Amino acid sequence: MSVQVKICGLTEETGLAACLAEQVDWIGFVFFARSPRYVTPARASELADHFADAQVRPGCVGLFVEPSDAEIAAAVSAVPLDVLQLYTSPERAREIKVRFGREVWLSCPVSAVTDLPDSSVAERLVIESRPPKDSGRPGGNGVAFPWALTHGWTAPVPWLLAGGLRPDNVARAIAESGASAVDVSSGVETAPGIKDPVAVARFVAAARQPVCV
Ligand SMILES: O=C(O)c1ccccc1N[C@@H]1O[C@H](COP(=O)(O)O)[C@@H](O)[C@H]1O
Repeated sequence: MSVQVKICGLTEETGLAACLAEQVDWIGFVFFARSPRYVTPARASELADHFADAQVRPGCVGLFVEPSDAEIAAAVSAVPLDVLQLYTSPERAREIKVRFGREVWLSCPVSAVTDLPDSSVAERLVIESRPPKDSGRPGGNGVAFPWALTHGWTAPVPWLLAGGLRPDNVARAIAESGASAVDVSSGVETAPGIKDPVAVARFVAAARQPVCV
């Protein structure tokens, strides 16, 4: 089965069109106001209208950082979100899952094998690098972790590899980590939130045809 791809942090039509053309598995909207990729629910709704009538459409992921219920409610009432991707504790993720009845993905920052969980309240985990100290946001920093950390890990649920992926390193990242799904934001951009259609196409092609190492 080919590796699944999520492109995160869409803010404008050209990037979205590239994702639709490449038939990516998921696109993500960032509902975290301190991100340069932040979109309001109204803007995400406008963008999602472009694939509302499509027969085959990507899964629509809303990304939240320590959200209040009100923030999530505003997003899910405006945007057809299939998945809530959360940066929060497992306890809060469980609460959100029950309250909103949506698929939940939980971010899991790692820097050592011991950080890899053996259980999960979420349907998927996003295994990613820890943010630099001065970043101001927990993801979208273009920083990778040593991919071999996850090699041979028995994951409790399906997972995505994220952090510092680019068209020129994603095949190696998949081979070294054993990931079957990948998530990228800054590695396919010309500026934060502005996806480069050529980079999106190169990333998807490389992810779906990984090399062996
Ligand atoms: O993209 C953001 O601005 C962002 C903000 C807050 C939390 C997460 C964010 N992005 C996610 O971070 C990872 C890796 O991003 P990158 O490829 O290294 O730029 C990915 O899951 C994004 O969805």
